[in-house]
Amino acid sequence: MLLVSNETVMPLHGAALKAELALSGRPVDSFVLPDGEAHKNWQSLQSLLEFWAEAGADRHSVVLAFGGGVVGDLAGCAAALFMRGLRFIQIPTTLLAQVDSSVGGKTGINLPQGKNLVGSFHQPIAVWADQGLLRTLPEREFSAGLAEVIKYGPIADSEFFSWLEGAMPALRQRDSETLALAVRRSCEIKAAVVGADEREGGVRAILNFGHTFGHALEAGLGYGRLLHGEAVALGMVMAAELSHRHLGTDPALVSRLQALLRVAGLPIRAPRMDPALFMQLMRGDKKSVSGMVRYVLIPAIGQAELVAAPDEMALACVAAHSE
Ligand SMILES: NC(=O)c1ccc[n+]([C@@H]2O[C@H](COP(=O)([O-])OP(=O)(O)OC[C@H]3O[C@@H](n4cnc5c(N)ncnc54)[C@H](O)[C@@H]3O)[C@@H](O)[C@H]2O)c1
Ligand SMILES: O=C(O)C(=O)C[C@@H](O)[C@H](O)[C@H](O)COP(=O)(O)O
Ligand SMILES: [Zn+2]
Repeated sequence: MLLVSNETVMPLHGAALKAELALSGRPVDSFVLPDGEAHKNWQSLQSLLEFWAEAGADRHSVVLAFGGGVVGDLAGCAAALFMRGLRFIQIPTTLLAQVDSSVGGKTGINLPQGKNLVGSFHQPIAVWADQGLLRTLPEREFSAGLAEVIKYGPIADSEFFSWLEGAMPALRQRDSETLALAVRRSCEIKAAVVGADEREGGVRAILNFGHTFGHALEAGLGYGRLLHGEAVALGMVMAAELSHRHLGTDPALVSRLQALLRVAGLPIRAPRMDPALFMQLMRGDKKSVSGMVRYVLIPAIGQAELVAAPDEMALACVAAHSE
């Protein structure tokens, strides 16, 4: 078995996992990555692949991705590439990974030019999400995970959105029943969307709500300055604003979203970024067609569509929600 984790998760939870794995009697080769989004890159991918080659991994090896979305995306990408594809299991240890990144088979690394520009669709054979692992997750990271939970309301389930408005204080307290409900509903929605369109030929793009703006913020400000969930929170506010200005969506979407994000401990005003750089990064988004940027917009809470919008209008929405 090929265990992949990072320098933060391993000391906290590695011994417990290794004790479980020892019961199988199979040898475990562990690779420990440095922590952080800045390491979701070529160098880490290369080191991991070469480590497996040195360790004598073969096509029967199974990869275990034990960590947050960075470990999951990178280990999944390496699993897709090594010997043209190894089986892999996701063991997500952050809220974000349990509600989003461990499900659906998107794997990849970042380039300086943009987020997740290299990667592959490679489904895990299993996802093992133990909410007990979240006990050690820092507050800021927990809130970042809540951004992706909140995302599922506007795109697919207005009742879930209303439920979250009431449940957010208990969720932030990590009340186990409330947390289990939020993780379950998030995974149900994601699995249904991915089940309908695994390779993002159409409807899967709705899972990208807030990401056209959010990914531009992550890359433009430098990977790691904003957490992915924080960038998505800011991106959702901008996309909600664009929904209002471009589609005439009820402005209550913007105010309700902002209020919920604030209670979830998330930012709602972005650091300022050069508009030309912002537009250039958004043009490089994977949903763009011939340089035309397409955004996931919300005509009404619970519905989403992929829509092109004028650059000036998109940048005005950025400016309206930046410092
Ligand atoms: N593949 C997908 O569908 C998908 C979906 C959403 C996000 N993503 C990607 O996921 C990444 C973000 O994932 P993330 O938010 O999990 O970030 P992350 O992987 O960087 O983890 C966040 C932090 O929490 C630490 N950590 C992890 N588990 C812990 C635990 N149990 N206790 C204490 N600390 C712990 C990590 O070491 C890290 O410092 C981004 O790269 C994003 O692009 C991918
Ligand atoms: O699973 C998906 O599809 C998503 O879009 C989920 C997103 O939360 C996630 O951040 C994903 O990695 C973004 O995908 P990308 O194709 O825009 O890189
Ligand atoms: Zn995301």
